Order: sequence, then C-alpha cells, then structure tokens
Amino acid sequence: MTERPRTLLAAIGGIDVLRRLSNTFYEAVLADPLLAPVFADFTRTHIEHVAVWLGEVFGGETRFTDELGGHQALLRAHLGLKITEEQRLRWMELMTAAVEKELPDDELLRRRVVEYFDWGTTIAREVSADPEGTDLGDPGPTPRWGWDGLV
Ligand code: HEM
Repeated sequence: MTERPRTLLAAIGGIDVLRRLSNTFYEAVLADPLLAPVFADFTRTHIEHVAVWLGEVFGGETRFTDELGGHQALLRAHLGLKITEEQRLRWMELMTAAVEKELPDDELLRRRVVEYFDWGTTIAREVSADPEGTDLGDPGPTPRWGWDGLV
C-alpha cells in the first residue's frame, strides 16, 4: 500500500488546487437561482479567503487565523444569512461537483473533504439563524480536519 501524505492539504496538492476548487464552486453558486441571492455582496476576495480557510482546516499554515480574523471571523461572516436547509443542500451539491472536478481522483480524500463540508455547512446554517452582530464568545481555534475527520 502506498503511504498517504500526513495532511489532507498535501494529498489535495496544495493551496492552488483549493483556489481552483473555490473558483469553480463560486462560478456555479453565482449561476444558481437559489444561492445567487444569498451571495449578493460577493467579491472576488471571497474566493481567496475561502481557499485560505480551507488550507488551514486541511492541515496547512495558520494564515486565516493569523491574517483574516480566525475562527470567530469565519462564523461572524454567516450571521444573519438565515440559510435554509434547501440552500445548504444546494451548496453541498455544487461543492461536491467542484470537488469531483478539481481534486485528485482519490476516493478517500474526496470523501473526507465532502464530510468536512457537510459538517461545516451545518454549523454555518446554525450560526446564520442568529442576527448580525451577535456576540459569539470565543469559538476556540480554527478546526482541523484530517484522514479521520475532526482532529
Ligand atoms: C464548510 C462550509 C463553509 C465554509 C468553509 C465557508 C467559508 C466562508 C468564508 C471563508 C467566508 C468569508 C469570506 C470573505 O472573507 O470574503 C464566508 C462568507 C460567506 N458565506 Fe460561507 N462558508 C461555508 C458555508 C456557507 C453556506 C452553507 C452558505 C450559504 C448557503 C454560505 C454563505 C456565505 C456568504 C453569503 C458569505 C459572505 C458574507 C459577506 O458577503 O460578507 N457559506 N464563507
């Protein structure tokens, strides 16, 4: 059996692959009638910020924590969005298609990445029910996701 790289990020092929994933995903989101209205304030920096977040979650450098406000800023970005389960499922559908297009053809890797998105979108939806400006307290460090799920 060939040995797996230590982190999911290494198996993914690095941050540039996550940039492509994020780009492909948001192209689909902005063309989707159910999701496009949720992303009315979308800018291209969003694509880069999502790639940086994912790079950290999947075992890379702590750049989102060090430069972009960390776990709390990520959660805060979703306050007040009132994400419905239908919207969350569409988000998952479009992201799963992007994973299949952009990530290496490794079944376990793709499964772990999609599991992270299922977990993360559930939290995003919960947080989105609270109004903008809600004090979230200290949510702890940015989560890390590996070959066995949440680290
Ligand atoms: C694992 C799941 C998710 C991750 C990793 C994620 C990641 C992010 C990140 C990093 C940002 C900040 C972007 C920036 O600074 O420009 C953000 C903002 C945002 N997210 Fe998510 N997100 C997730 C789930 C969702 C879901 C399910 C929805 C809606 C269906 C959603 C809607 C939004 C919107 C609308 C914003 C932008 C808010 C604004 O304009 O400032 N996200 N997300």
